[in-house]
Amino acid sequence: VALSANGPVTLWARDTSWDRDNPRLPGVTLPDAIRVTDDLRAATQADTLLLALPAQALAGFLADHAALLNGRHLVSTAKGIDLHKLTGPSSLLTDACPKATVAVLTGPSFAADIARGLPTALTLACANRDAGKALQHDLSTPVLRLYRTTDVTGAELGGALKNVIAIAAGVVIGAGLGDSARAAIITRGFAEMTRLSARLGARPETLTGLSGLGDLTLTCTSVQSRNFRYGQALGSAQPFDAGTTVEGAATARAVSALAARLGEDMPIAAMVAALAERRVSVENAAEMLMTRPLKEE
Ligand SMILES: NC(=O)C1=CN([C@@H]2O[C@H](COP(=O)(O)OP(=O)(O)OC[C@H]3O[C@@H](n4cnc5c(N)ncnc54)[C@H](OP(=O)(O)O)[C@@H]3O)[C@@H](O)[C@H]2O)C=CC1
Ligand SMILES: O=C(CO)COP(=O)(O)O
Repeated sequence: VALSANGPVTLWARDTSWDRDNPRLPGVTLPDAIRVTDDLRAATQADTLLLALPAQALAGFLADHAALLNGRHLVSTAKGIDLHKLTGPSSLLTDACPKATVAVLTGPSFAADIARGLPTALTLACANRDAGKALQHDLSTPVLRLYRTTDVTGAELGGALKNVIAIAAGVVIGAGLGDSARAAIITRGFAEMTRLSARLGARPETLTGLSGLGDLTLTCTSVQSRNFRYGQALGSAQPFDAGTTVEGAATARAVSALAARLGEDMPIAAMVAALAERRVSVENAAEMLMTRPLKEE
């Protein structure tokens, strides 16, 4: 919707029976500049393709369709770590489409806000500096402001990891543990995010930018966030719609596996994985985090 301000856009989906009112974006009728199609071959004629799939669906989609995407500029919006390969979307894309230019679009941005034309700032990460500059130019609009980085690892890890911490923040609020505890979870969660990201080669300034701290702040403080709301439901023992995409649940498991492999301590991520799998109660999780050995900050 935002990019159609710059010119014609083709939107592909496997099911287009909703015509111009996609139930996944309620209240928004797609502008005429958007052509909706279920023909992937036609949609992949464009040079630049944005892949807006959930992280756990991306590998399967690529296994089926990589040939149509190879050689293009591929921009992933997915915020998660693949459970089986334990990598972010950029590696999945590079492995499946070695001739493509791969980029990641991430940062604090609720789809509903962007579609309403509200001002939003994002991070466009591309290892190829010139291609990144061209994409930054093509994908920015007067209300969608893209900052550029070559640190793809840092940008995609920030987006993936903040979802895990947002679930933890939601649990805290849902369980009535208070705003002070939420601030502690956000801060100690950010410490986990920066530790793991640095270990995987990310630059510290990427984590303190829009794609890290920026998105962490948004997602841990807004009930618009599905990850936060899922955490709230866990914390208050309420049901949660299984059809809603909650990237942080699978990513918490992926992060725990990755951290174990690297020998990194990620207690909040491990606790979110345990809570999502119902291996621990909220009361026990809080107690276990609070009674860990005392340490330096
Ligand atoms: N929503 C938001 O505010 C933001 C989301 N993101 C990230 O973008 C990614 C996508 O999120 P979002 O759009 O909200 O997720 P949704 O679950 O709302 O929508 C996902 C879309 O992907 C389609 N899809 C899922 N699996 C497949 C598949 N195997 N093949 C083809 N299409 C598939 C779905 O199709 P169908 O409808 O047919 O099921 C749907 O159109 C996530 O990683 C999310 O974290 C990033 C920034 C903001
Ligand atoms: O990534 C997002 C905002 O930047 C969307 O967050 P949720 O997936 O938690 O709704």
